[in-house]
Amino acid sequence: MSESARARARAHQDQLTKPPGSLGRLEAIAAQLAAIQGRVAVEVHAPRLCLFAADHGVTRSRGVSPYPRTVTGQMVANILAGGAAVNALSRAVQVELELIDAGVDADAPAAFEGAALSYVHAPIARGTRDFLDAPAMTASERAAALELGEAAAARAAQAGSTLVALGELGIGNTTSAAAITAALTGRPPREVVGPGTGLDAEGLARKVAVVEAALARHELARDAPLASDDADAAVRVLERVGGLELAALVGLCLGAARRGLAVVVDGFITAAAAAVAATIEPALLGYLFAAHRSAEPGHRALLERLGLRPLLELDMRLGEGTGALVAIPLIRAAAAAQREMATFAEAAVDDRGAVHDG
Ligand SMILES: O=C(O)c1ccc[n+]([C@@H]2O[C@H](COP(=O)([O-])O)[C@@H](O)[C@H]2O)c1
Ligand SMILES: Cc1cc2nc[nH]c2cc1C
Repeated sequence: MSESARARARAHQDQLTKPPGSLGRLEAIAAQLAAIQGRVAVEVHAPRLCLFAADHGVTRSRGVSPYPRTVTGQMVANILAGGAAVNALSRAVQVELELIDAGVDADAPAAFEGAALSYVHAPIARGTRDFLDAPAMTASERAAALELGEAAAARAAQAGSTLVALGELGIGNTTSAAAITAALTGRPPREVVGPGTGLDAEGLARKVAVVEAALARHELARDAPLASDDADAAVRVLERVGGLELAALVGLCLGAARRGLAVVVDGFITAAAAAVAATIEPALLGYLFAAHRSAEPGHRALLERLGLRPLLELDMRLGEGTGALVAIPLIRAAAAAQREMATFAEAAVDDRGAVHDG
């Protein structure tokens, strides 16, 4: 992070042909990009959505999702065919899409054609173990998943991307994200468990009980937040109650920030991954943008822990990176204004108003 580039961006913004501060939060976005990129002339080049998919052991018998786990693999096939929301939105906002199978419980899909995306088939396991019985993943599975995310960051940087967006797909992963949220924030499960894809009241009560039992089983129940830099504890939470797509997203966040790429967080599940990553490496915080606030209640607690204000509030709760996609045009617009606008001096516009205001 370059605090001097951030300060130069702020000073430059006040020279541009507009009343000071009149681009509102777009100015803060552009200043943050300046700090990330180390220059005032910021750009959003070749933005890429990295969408990790995986299955969850807790879906085998616990009744935590209204959908069967087979939907994860079926949706992977739908994305490969170009028919999911993420395909339509990535086309609409012109963002590259990379789909990575981090652990879906399905056979490798047949060769695909037509959809404009890249696909990486690298399942670490056929989903996690049921975290009511055992840790969701072994230490070596966790390490492999982090590495998968790291490799996605390396590919994005290699392709010239200056921004990556986080996406996920995995039936049952709101249960995992809720357990992570409770373990990191110290909030009781009943406050951070939500309906996910659409559980009814009875299902919701069952899901709260599952998260409570998982936290007790792994000795993760707490009534105070985890220290903001307790990396070992965050890794333990990830291993015990996380998911392979969540662990890969942690690796992506860390790898992207290390390479100086901006990171756009999508909904509840990606925010849980970002919160784990930021506890492992607090310097990540300066690289994060929160695209939106999902309807899932635990998302609010995570954004508070991360100190992030969402750009949008659209009552979305789909996942796949769809909320991140709709926010990318705002970030692009913020960069364009800072990079392309004329100054008062260049345009010979009288800036006395700015002098009085300043
Ligand atoms: O992004 C969100 O905030 C969000 C909220 C609710 C559900 N989802 C998506 O729905 C799936 C998980 O929901 P569930 O009910 O099976 O736990 C998973 O594929 C997520 O992408 C995503
Ligand atoms: C249909 C469907 C699409 C999804 N996309 C992300 N999570 C999802 C869950 C379901 C059930």
